Amino acid sequence: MTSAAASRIKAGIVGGTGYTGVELLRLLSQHPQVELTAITSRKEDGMPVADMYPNLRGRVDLCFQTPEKAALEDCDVVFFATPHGVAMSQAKTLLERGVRIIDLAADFRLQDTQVFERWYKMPHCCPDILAESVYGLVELNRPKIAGAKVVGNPGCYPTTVLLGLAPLLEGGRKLIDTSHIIADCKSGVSGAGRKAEVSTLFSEAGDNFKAYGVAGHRHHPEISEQLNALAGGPVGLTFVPHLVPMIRGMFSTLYARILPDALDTDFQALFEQRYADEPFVDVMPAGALPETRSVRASNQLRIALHRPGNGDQLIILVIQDNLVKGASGQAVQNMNLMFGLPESTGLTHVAILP
Ligand SMILES: NC(=O)C1=CN([C@@H]2O[C@H](COP(=O)(O)OP(=O)(O)OC[C@H]3O[C@@H](n4cnc5c(N)ncnc54)[C@H](OP(=O)(O)O)[C@@H]3O)[C@@H](O)[C@H]2O)C=CC1
Ligand SMILES: CC(=O)N[C@@H](CCC(=O)OP(=O)(O)O)C(=O)O
Repeated sequence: MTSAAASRIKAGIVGGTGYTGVELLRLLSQHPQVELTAITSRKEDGMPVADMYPNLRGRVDLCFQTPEKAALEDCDVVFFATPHGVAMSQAKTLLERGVRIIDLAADFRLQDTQVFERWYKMPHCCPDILAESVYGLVELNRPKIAGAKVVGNPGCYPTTVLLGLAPLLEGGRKLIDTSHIIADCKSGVSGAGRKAEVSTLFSEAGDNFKAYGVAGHRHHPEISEQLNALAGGPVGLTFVPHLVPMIRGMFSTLYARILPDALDTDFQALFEQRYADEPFVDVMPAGALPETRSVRASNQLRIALHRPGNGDQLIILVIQDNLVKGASGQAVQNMNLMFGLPESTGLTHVAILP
């Protein structure tokens, strides 16, 4: 092994056949500081990765292995691109071997274990590790992530809602009515994962547009926990997710009422200043109309502000690729921070248009 290879970060992926898993493979196989070391699948044990994903031919020469066979404990970092509950069941063993963990599911997102158990219908098996974990929204938690051993990568909807609202709530600002914010969010079908389900069949999700989870969605408590912390008190949120007939992409439209004393605020300047140094948050010119295809396969999240008739309604449009900034790209951004690399390493892909 060359010294360059020896110094590279050894990365493992649990759940390599799913949509976020293969997106991690795409990103990590192009990352100059990463050596892909182990990739798991319980169902495809022994299959070459490139047989399932021909876009990775010549880039990834590993085979899928069961989690039991894969050398996860020899990795520097393991990504869990698995259903909820898998990462927490393996966290202790890996941490004892000095392996850092980035979970793309929800095991390390909610700090309140009672809320976790209510929404995920399972007990939290390692509250001690949870207490030391960090919520992996880089733009809000950069210093803590840099020192973290376990990161809970945010959900896709929460990433758009939190980054769209943070500048309005941080630092005790009293700019909007925090008792009633609306998040009207739409996701492409890949947000539901690769597993077979009737609701994501082509003939169900194609040429169709529907709301779901209106009575309650597990991302609501995740968003609320973070919003309450940002605002230093309870924030009232109405959150309605929708499924739209596209494969990738997320579009969140956020509505907030501006407080009477804040009507003179230059919101465009506030957002531009807040995100001026953020490599992956683009504040578009005032009144711009973002399109999801402008972030397809890239780690960019774009925000555009609107204030119809210059009245008291602030409308914040936020777009991202749910599989990149909403999942695997954000996970790689977290890894870069945890290993002291420049945050954009391996993440500079530009979206494909049209
Ligand atoms: N899709 C998205 O846009 C986003 C997804 N997420 C979250 O990321 C995680 C992965 O999502 P996604 O890639 O869409 O899911 P998929 O259903 O597409 O893939 C799940 C993967 O996990 C493996 N797996 C399933 N059960 C287990 C288990 N018990 N132990 C080990 N491996 C298992 C599967 O392979 P096999 O069964 O062969 O082992 C498969 O590779 C989920 O928690 C999801 O909520 C987060 C943000 C966005
Ligand atoms: C379109 C679609 O079905 N999306 C998923 C959210 C994907 C995601 O980020 O969810 P996790 O919290 O599970 O990681 C859903 O609403 O369940």
